[in-house]
Amino acid sequence: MNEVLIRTEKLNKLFPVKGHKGKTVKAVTDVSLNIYRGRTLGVVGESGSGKSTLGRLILRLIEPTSGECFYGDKNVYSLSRKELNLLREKMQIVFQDPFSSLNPRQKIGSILWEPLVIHNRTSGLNKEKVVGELLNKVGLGEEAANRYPHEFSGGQRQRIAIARALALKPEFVVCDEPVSALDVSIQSQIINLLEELRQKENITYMFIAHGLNVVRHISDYVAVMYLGEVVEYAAVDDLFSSPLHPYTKMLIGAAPEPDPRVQLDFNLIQGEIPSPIDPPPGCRFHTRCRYATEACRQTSPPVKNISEDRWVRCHLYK
Ligand SMILES: Nc1ncnc2c1ncn2[C@@H]1O[C@H](COP(=O)(O)OP(=O)(O)OP(=O)(O)O)[C@@H](O)[C@H]1O
Repeated sequence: MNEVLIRTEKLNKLFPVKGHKGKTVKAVTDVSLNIYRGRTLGVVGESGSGKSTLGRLILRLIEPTSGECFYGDKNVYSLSRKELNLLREKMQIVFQDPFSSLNPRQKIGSILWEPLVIHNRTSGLNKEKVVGELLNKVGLGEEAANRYPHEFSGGQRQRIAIARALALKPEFVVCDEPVSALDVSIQSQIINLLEELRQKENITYMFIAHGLNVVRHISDYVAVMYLGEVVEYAAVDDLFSSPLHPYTKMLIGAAPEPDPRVQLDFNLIQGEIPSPIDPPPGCRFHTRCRYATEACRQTSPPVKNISEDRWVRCHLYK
């Protein structure tokens, strides 16, 4: 039985456009979804589709324009500062670039100990022991504690960033393209590590990536984003075996290792992603969809529930 850990309700985020009074970037539009405890939600979409903004909204690193986010029974946006600080211990983020996310002047030991200092959680703990355990968890030796970030490879630095995210024993971790900056040969090692940690520590992930092939092996559910909207949400196997939205089909077709069970339609790929400042009226995808009808050009498709935990925003799906 799936337990809902995080639930968003009609989340919206508009960013003002500098130098253009009244204009906004529609970064996230009406996103309502569930993230289940101990499971991984993969979030995919092209650059600028709003994936990172959605992750940052859930962590309340930025404030929403409207909408709600619940963590268990707590409304994330109505917490006091103190309650938010407590929640922040449970929610962490791992960024794409391990080169810039680690302070080059800090030894690894201090980098890993710092979150506990910031949250006042050091009492009764031995720094060396805690740091050593964190390093072991991510497959690095304890001797790493006395070295600096530049002494490590990209993959090792991402392991260090993951260890830092684990320092406060989080329940939920946003992995924001954690392997995109790494060599392909290293990517699967990091994905395997994250998967192993999820199983051992019962962590819940939101795993952000551009392409479906990256999230496929780690996700239980996938949300496909296009121009700020989640256009399809499904369990990972359902998404690959019977994608419903033309954009999902396009992404599966663009993946280097397409699923042989899926009827590919490469002709679906047409045009550039429009600007999120002036998204197309009606269905935001209609300008690139060769199946678009008059209804698609005029009205925004409502969410159609296919079954529990499966829905699509597309007029074509009856
Ligand atoms: N702080 C900000 N101020 C203004 N616009 C922003 C800000 N943050 C994001 N945006 C815009 O919001 C839109 C969504 O950005 P976001 O980074 O969430 O997309 P993404 O899908 O994560 O993209 P990428 O894969 O390139 O990281 C983009 O058009 C981006 O330029």
